[in-house]
Amino acid sequence: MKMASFKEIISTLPRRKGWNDSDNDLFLYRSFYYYSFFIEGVMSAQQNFQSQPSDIIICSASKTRTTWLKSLTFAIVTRTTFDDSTNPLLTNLSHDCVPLLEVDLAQSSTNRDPKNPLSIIDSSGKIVYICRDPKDSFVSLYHFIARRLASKDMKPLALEEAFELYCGASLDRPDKILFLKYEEMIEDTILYIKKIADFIGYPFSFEEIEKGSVEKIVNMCSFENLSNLEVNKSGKHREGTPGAIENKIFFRKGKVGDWENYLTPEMAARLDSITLQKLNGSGLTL
Ligand SMILES: Nc1ncnc2c1ncn2[C@@H]1O[C@H](COP(=O)(O)OS(=O)(=O)O)[C@@H](OP(=O)(O)O)[C@H]1O
Repeated sequence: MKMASFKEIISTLPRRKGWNDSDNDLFLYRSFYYYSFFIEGVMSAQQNFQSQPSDIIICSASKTRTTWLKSLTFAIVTRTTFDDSTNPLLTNLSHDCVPLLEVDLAQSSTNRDPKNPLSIIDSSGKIVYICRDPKDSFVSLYHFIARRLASKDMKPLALEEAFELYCGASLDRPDKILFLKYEEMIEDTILYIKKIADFIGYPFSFEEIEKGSVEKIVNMCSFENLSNLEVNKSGKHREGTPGAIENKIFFRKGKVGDWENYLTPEMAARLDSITLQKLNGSGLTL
């Protein structure tokens, strides 16, 4: 029997209006809404990815501080490979220092054996997952898309309309992972960097801690430092592709609680209620 192509499968999925420039619809695939330009890669990764015990998989929903977590994880793992002036984080967007699973697989640039895929959850690789108050994620995503559209002389939806669409889409979360909350991490970043390092198998030695290696990573990956690097002020991500985007759009305010400047108390209560509904039974709270 002929296997359906990814495009054929996508055409049968439930869809709803999105608010991006390049593709207006979001498609519901395994309890998560994606734009079609990501979904083929996601399907390919889910079907073909052969996880290795040494894998470290960074997972996040959009605008939950992925850029920060990628830079921290990369800095932890490479801390003995590079010195303060040679770290690739200083000349590349964090996203470009860490391979993107679905894109690599979609381009068949992986050397993994595709014949016997293993579930990532069942593998012995490490999964680090970050989440953030959805109210802040929404405000961050809204501005990310608005700035992206502005760079193409296009106008975003009104915030209220985008909010309606955001509330309509749901998020599912995996388990068996190091589950990080951005709001907790920012309170004690040193503690959380040590936790991530222990979890992914790159613990800091007593001497490293004494020498201030953890503080060095905090500073290198800080919003102030990364957003002021030349590459993040003038460089481009996925240059030369239809998804090209200015690196500076990944950096906006880097603050907790900016939602208060954009959402009414009613909007905040509504999103909190959706979040609590989604978290019900998971043991997680807002
Ligand atoms: N290094 C560092 N430290 C702290 N915060 C940072 C950092 N880099 C990016 N940001 C802020 O993260 C928000 C973007 O979220 P993501 O990185 O998850 O975006 S993406 O999904 O990867 O596109 C977005 O948050 P807002 O400022 O609230 O919009 C960015 O400003």
